[in-house]
Amino acid sequence: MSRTLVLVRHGQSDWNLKNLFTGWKDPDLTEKGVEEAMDAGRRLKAAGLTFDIAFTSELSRAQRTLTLALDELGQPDLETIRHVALNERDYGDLSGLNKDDARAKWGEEQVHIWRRSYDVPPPGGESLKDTGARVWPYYIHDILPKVMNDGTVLVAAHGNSLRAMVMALDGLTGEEIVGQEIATGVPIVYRLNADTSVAEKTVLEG
Ligand SMILES: O=C(O)[C@H](O)COP(=O)(O)O
Repeated sequence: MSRTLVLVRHGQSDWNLKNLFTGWKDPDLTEKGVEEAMDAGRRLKAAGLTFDIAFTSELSRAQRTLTLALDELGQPDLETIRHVALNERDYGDLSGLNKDDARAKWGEEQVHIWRRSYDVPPPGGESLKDTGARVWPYYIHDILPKVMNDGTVLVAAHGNSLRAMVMALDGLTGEEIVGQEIATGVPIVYRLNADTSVAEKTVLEG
């Protein structure tokens, strides 16, 4: 009986470092991001976890994080499924803009609403609710059955696709999710009950 699901956000990307809205753009990891990804693998190993399957997005920063973590873990050949449903929220017209420049132009509050609210989309992009509308069905139909089949499953994805998953797993409301941040390279381990509810949640912090 495993029923274990581990979520990990990709390590720091070039555009995280440059403070740019990224969304579906595809920058690589920075050196720090590579270290964070390897560190995630070491933390998973230290926790005694070995995986049956991994899921990731179609974006390089999540895929590379997964590869680096699996190398550290000693599971470089683990079966991996890549799917667009796990991509970062589409930041629309904000993609490529500097986050401080955006605050100067539209105001701190408006930018915070675009970045953290549940149902207000950035111009031309996806709200967290829109992101959830593709993440949740994928979780239910593709990821959860692997977990419930006594599996130990790793998901390497993005700040907002993982916020959508955490919202569902933790049963958070649209107001409660506003305060939730997902740290880069810090694995979140869920053990599920037989009814798919969460039995235990552990964050593998330093
Ligand atoms: O797409 C991005 O810019 C980041 O990956 C997440 O950005 P956020 O912290 O603004 O949600």
